[in-house]
Amino acid sequence: MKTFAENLFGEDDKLKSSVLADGELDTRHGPILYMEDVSVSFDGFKALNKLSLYIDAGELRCVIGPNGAGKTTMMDVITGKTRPDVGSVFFGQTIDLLKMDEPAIAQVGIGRKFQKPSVFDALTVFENLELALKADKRTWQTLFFRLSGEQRDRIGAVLETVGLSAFAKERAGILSHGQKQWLEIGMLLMQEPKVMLVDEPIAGMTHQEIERTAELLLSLQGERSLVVVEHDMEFVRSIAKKVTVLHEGTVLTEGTMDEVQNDPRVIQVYLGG
Ligand SMILES: Nc1ncnc2c1ncn2[C@@H]1O[C@H](COP(=O)(O)OP(=O)(O)OP(=O)(O)O)[C@@H](O)[C@H]1O
Repeated sequence: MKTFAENLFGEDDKLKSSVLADGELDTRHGPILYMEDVSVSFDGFKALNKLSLYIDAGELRCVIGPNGAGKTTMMDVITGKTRPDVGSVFFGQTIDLLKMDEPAIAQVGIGRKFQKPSVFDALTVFENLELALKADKRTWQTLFFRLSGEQRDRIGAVLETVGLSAFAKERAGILSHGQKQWLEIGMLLMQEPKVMLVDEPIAGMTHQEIERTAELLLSLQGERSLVVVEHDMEFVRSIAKKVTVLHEGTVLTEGTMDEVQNDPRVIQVYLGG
């Protein structure tokens, strides 16, 4: 039988060796995700300009920056949606993400939560999570496959994590906007990503939902890494240890929220002063 790495990477020895024997990612000597000197041009315009970013295992990183700074393009490059002109993007020390397509990158452990929730309204909350199970790709073909006890437990644990246990049997269509966002985060968690990219998680949420989302994201760090792109500075302050400020496709500065907010370059970029 083929190993996990062989299924993912075929016969490529270099890629195979990047996943340790027990399926763990090799992050022993550095960050879990990094991009170096990445540039992306659209019709000559540099959306990313020698961008370098290093994300540690277990950290929750917030990425901010004015409109057009390159935040979305950065996530598109990590997830394989956009190919850079130059630069490198690695998962762990040895998995070269630029050699993989979007589905392979998702499968290797990088999950992305888009701004707009895309849950299945007609299915129950439980069924949405069931669909997201990565254990068996055929799950997508039939909703009525038999779940193992272990899989049920996993769904139960995710329901608890995202605070939707009481809604398990309800159709997702009746959920509030915030609850749908949490369900989608839950669907991502079913795939057990090692890195989660989260795009503007609180857009359109009530104050209470925002607080709950901060708690949820904070609870997810450690076991996995999160990269959160968000415009709401108050929210960023409530969750961030380290903030990266992007501007014109490159890192303007990094530090604590206090450090970056007091950086004259950041003030100038945001206020245009
Ligand atoms: N497919 C594309 N074709 C042409 N230009 C693009 C494309 N995608 C992005 N751009 C441009 O690249 C720049 C960076 O865009 P990007 O969406 O990454 O910024 P952002 O920081 O996510 O902005 P926002 O906060 O508004 O979402 C922008 O000037 C944008 O217009």
